[in-house]
Amino acid sequence: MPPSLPPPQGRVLLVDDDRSIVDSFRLCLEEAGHRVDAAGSRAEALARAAAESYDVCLLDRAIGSESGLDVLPELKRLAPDLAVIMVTATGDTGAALEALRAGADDYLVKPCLPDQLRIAVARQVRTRRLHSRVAALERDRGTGDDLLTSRSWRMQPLLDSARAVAPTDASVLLRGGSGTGKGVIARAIHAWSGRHGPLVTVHLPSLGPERLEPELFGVLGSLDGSTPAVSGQISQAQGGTLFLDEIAALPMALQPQLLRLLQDRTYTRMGDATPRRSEARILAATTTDLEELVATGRLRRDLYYRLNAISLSLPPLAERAEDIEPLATHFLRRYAAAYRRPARSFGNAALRRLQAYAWPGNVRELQNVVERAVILCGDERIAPQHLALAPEPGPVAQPEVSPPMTLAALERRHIRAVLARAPTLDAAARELGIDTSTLYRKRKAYGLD
Ligand SMILES: Nc1ncnc2c1ncn2[C@@H]1O[C@H](COP(=O)(O)OP(=O)(O)OP(=O)(O)O)[C@@H](O)[C@H]1O
Repeated sequence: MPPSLPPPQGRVLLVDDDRSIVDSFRLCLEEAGHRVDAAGSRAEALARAAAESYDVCLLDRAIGSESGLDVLPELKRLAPDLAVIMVTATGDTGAALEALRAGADDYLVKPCLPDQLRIAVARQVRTRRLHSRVAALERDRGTGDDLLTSRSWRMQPLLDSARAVAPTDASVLLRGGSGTGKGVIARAIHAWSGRHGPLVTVHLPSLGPERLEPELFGVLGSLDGSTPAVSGQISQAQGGTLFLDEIAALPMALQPQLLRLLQDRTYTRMGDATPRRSEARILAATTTDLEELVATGRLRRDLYYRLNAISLSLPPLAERAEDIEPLATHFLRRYAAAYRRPARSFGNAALRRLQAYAWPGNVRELQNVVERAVILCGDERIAPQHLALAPEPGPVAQPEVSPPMTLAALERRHIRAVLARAPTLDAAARELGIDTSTLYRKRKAYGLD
């Protein structure tokens, strides 16, 4: 391995009842920078795997009178993402193959050279890190070029606070209307935190109350395989950030569990009694007035205080008008490059229209308006006619819609039609040019679910 690429450091569990093997493996792996725990029995191994999150387990073929092959499925049930390397004795290739068939990720034959051990462990740690990275990149696809500077006196202190809090473990509540950029700030805090794990975003309303507990906290699989193990998003966010979007949708029944996670950093999976430790940083976002939820008994006061300890409130776009032009220019460059369109700037009249508009949909609406303008504009300069904004006050032409109906009724009708033909909620959101979470909310508000 080239010296410029140090092997990734991981958390390793050694399962062996032979003290001398444990000591020599531990020494070798700790020298390579890994954090190592050891278990001398099946029960101890399972207890550790249930309570801590390891990257790799080196599992001996025989632990006292127990077979490593029997312990393997139990370990995988407790920790579905754990990489298991079966350690066998010379000449026991049958067991090694059996272990691979049973779900082991690799095997190692004793006695082995220190380098063999280090390489085998580093390979598994690296694979786990790559999986996390790929998952994080997939989640963040296309959003890596956010504009994280501001000319607005409302936004600058907010960005400064986000930078200051990012490297700590403190949980942060992001408040603000839809489309103001709470998700963008969550991504920024994660990126500035330097955490090696992924950013895992959970949009609570789209999971629904029944799916929330298993998806969030995970499930302990049953031994007969009838209930599959689910690692859960909290565990997926290990070493990274868990972003709970629309926290107001957390049912009362799950609120004590979230409080425990925030206070003690522990949680339990469904069907499991053993508390597990989480090293994920928690971010939450809300468009709802949480004080109102507390007052009406839908949010526990203690959880509210805990969530609100550090909160950042994103202003509506109309209240940070200095940012309209830089954001619009940012989106113009992005979409002109993506669609290979000629637009390079906004004409003065178009800029005036952007500045004067109220932006009820905030930055998301600005982004959509600029994307459309870039596509429609066949020229270098975007003009007012390329901007699909609500008309300015003045004499209004009779709408073509008949019978007369409100804008909301028209929107409801259009959303219903798109939902009826689109195969999935995501596809419908794409067609409507809005986020799935926004569509979810609108669908609910219009009683279309
Ligand atoms: N500073 C920014 N730079 C680039 N894009 C931005 C910025 N702020 C917001 N956006 C874009 O605007 C859209 C809305 O932002 P985001 O999803 O973060 O808002 P939100 O407040 O989380 O909305 P919601 O509450 O509806 O989920 C996204 O497509 C995002 O990429």
